[in-house]
Amino acid sequence: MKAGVIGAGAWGTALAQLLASDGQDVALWALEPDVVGAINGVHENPLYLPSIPLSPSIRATGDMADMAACDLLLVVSPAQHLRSVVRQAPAGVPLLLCSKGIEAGTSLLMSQVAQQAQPTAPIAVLSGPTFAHEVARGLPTAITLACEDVSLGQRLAARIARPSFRPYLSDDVIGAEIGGAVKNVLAIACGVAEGAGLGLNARAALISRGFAEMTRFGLARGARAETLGGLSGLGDLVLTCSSTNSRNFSLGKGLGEGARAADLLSNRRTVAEGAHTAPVLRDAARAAGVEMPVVEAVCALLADAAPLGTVIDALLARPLRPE
Ligand SMILES: NC(=O)C1=CN([C@@H]2O[C@H](COP(=O)(O)OP(=O)(O)OC[C@H]3O[C@@H](n4cnc5c(N)ncnc54)[C@H](O)[C@@H]3O)[C@@H](O)[C@H]2O)C=CC1
Ligand SMILES: O=C(CO)COP(=O)(O)O
Repeated sequence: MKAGVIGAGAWGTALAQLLASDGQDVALWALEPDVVGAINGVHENPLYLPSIPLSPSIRATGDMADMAACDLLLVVSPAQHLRSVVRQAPAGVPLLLCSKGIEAGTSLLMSQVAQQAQPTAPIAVLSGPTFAHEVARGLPTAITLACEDVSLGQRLAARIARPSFRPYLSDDVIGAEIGGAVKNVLAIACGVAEGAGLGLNARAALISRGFAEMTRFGLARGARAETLGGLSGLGDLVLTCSSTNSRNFSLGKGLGEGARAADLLSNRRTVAEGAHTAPVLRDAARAAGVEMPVVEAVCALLADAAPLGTVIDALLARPLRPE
């Protein structure tokens, strides 16, 4: 039996490369026939992970029926497509969910969506500070693997661990998912600060106060504080808020430089999950009575609802309060 990866964007391709790094066969389902052709033909994914030679043990397919030969499936589609791809997956196979986001329309986390789409599949979540191109190059990386079934979590961790890739176990699935979803929105805010030239003090303030928002929201949804302070929360927040390697940070940088969100988002091939998560998160937070002013500010900019200067001034003019 072999592992399979569903979704051949940057992260799915990098995870397939990681799994194949010890020579084992890996099946990789890709949406685009061009991607299937390039991976099988020249062992590259020029569309989503250019300049990385891929292992010949990775076999790409566009036919989901081929994934029935796998005894573990990593699901790596954009969050808003997770329901439709999981529905097509073979039934009953353990699913390791690697997407970061909250589903629009339902406010459900990815594990809850997957449970609805494949009720018999055991489910775990993989989330943390992991730029795809670094993992694909074998650079040292640590990540949270969360699973309510501790013994399944241990087996999955052993299955995906590699000399430079260390999964840390948790049974707090909701906490791991909330960290990964919320940090994408906060990365947009930090990108705005960069693009608008607000300085590094502003970035540090956004990371700290953003983390306070993540924690308030997470605790309200049943997450544990130590998960939010771990790799999948604070760890990923720091990574994504610090580099233009992040698509979310880059999107925010463009907004901070004065571009309109609609222009930045139109015709892009790669996903900036924070743009989809932000309004869903804002509405869920409001419904739960959780204050998230940084998330609200990002939503205002994404919706082009107020000029940048007004949004920044409003954040700074909030009433003084205890930390
Ligand atoms: N790129 C990274 O470094 C990391 C990404 N992630 C997460 O992994 C998930 C996937 O992101 P990437 O691999 O970076 O994607 P990407 O931005 O590199 O590629 C876009 C992906 O969306 C897929 N797609 C487009 N339309 C679709 C549809 N209608 N149905 C199904 N799939 C469709 C494409 O086939 C492609 O796989 C996201 O939730 C992201 O937050 C998590 C950790 C690291
Ligand atoms: O999730 C990521 C790193 O952990 C990738 O971040 P971006 O989606 O912002 O590029």
